[in-house]
Amino acid sequence: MRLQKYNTFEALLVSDTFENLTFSCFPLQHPAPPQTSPAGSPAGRAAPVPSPSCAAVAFRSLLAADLRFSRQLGVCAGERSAWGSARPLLRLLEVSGHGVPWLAGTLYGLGRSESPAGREVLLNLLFALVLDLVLVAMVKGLVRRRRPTHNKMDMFVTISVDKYSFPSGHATRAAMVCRFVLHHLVLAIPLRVLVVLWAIIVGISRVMLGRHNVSDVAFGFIMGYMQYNVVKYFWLSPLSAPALFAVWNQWNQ
Ligand SMILES: CC(C)=CCC/C(C)=C/CC/C(C)=C/CC/C(C)=C/COP(=O)(O)O
Repeated sequence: MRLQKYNTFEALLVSDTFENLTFSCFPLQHPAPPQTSPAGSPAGRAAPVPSPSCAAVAFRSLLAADLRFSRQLGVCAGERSAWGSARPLLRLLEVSGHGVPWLAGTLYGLGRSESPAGREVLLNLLFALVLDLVLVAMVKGLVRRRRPTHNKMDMFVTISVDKYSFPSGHATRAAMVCRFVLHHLVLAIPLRVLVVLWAIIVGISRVMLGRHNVSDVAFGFIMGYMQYNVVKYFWLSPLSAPALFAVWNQWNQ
């Protein structure tokens, strides 16, 4: 077995060929060859061969399609790629969805804000951004899916788990921030559309840059969308967290 060498996703892909999987999935159409007894097993009894379920076959096929499709979409993965000249623009988008500018901007805003309402929103945005970093790091560390092989690891400020790609941290942040901004900022409709477009383009650019597979970004969008529900549930306010706001007010006097 070669499985130890691979991470969770790759192990699922290399553990069998597609033909063998189809074979095991539909035994009536393709009768299985007789199994030989391995050394040490009772004579005459076939060794149990685990056959993957149809769900596992479907999952592996989807993952294989995901890898293939993502590679095709990675048109800005390098300067010499098909759309390599657009790479600097996409890297700018990468910075626009990165954790550091969002954290720095929120902290700066908190320091400058003079209205209690503004401070409350920014404090919750800070909570949301930190929560996002923690949750994404946990899932990345748990799943440990490697970034696509065509990715050039030249990303702006990363932490250790960022060698993994599932889910896309940019996609979670973009989706969560998008919902947050749409709920808490009064914006004209064109600006609201722009915020949604930004989130979508940040997600697509991750695949085009070769940083992610499509499934990393799709899951990232779903996860980021749901993270906003967590932020909403634990919304920090003078009523829900009086001690925090008392300390905050004292510190700012
Ligand atoms: C800016 C301030 C005040 C503090 C910074 C604290 C700090 C170092 C936070 C970590 C931010 C960071 C490195 C986030 C990671 C962003 C990143 C590279 C995500 C990966 O995204 P992905 O889409 O490629 O998964």
